[in-house]
Amino acid sequence: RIHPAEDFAGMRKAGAMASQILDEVGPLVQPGTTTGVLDDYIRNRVEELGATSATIGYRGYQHASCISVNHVVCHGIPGEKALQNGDILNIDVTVIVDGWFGDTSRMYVAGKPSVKSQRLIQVTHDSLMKGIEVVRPGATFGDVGAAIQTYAEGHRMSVVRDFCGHGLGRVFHAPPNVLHFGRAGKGPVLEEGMFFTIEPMINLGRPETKVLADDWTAVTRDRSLSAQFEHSIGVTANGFEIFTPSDKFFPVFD
Ligand SMILES: CCc1ccsc1-c1ccc(O)c(O)c1
Ligand SMILES: [Mn+2]
Ligand SMILES: [Mn+2]
Ligand SMILES: [Mn+2]
Repeated sequence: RIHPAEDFAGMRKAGAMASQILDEVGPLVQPGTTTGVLDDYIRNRVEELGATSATIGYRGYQHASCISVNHVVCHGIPGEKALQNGDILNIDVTVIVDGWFGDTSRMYVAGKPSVKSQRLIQVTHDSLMKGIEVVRPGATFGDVGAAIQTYAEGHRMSVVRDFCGHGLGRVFHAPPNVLHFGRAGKGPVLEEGMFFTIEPMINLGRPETKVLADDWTAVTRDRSLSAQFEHSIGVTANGFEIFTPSDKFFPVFD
């Protein structure tokens, strides 16, 4: 879909709320806390803020967030498992505000990260930003994918191919599929008024994934660590707007 200028305001509000919730849950991420407790907090905040969770009831999913720990690539189900010191985790939240969808995720660390996990998180964050920086009318989705892939593989990490970003707006998922790898100049052309997510998953080891028996949880086949960051983006006349901004988006390691 190509959106008129006035649609940006609705995306801005939904995106800001999703980001705010991820800002607020940060202090709760501690060794000993369970991912279910984090999800309960997020569910309550969505309600308090007068928004709707996009994930509760979506394709039978029953939680307000996906929480993907260590070698879980994405779609981790919140539960009774307590976080351990050094665990890295992605928390992914999508909210609906006045019909508009805000979809964002970022990495957190319980306690102290290892040097390797710190590097993985930094490279994953920076690969998302490299992809966003090429967004402008006339660029292609292959440019976006190539920017992410070149950066991540240049740091000897791998790009997950089995899951991609997506169009969004007044729906959760719409075309195009936004690939996190590709060839510059290839793929659909970006146009002003397009809204989509970019949500690269980067592995320390091989790119291959598999889904567990719960039919949701995706893990690395080689059990290597995996990280992900996601923003909702709009294409503007001369570039992009990040609808899910935050000054706390990247975990600061003291
Ligand atoms: C629980 C949400 C869900 C269910 C099937 S795919 C999916 C999902 C999770 C995170 C996302 O960013 C997304 O776009 C979709
Ligand atoms: Mn998401
Ligand atoms: Mn998404
Ligand atoms: Mn992970």
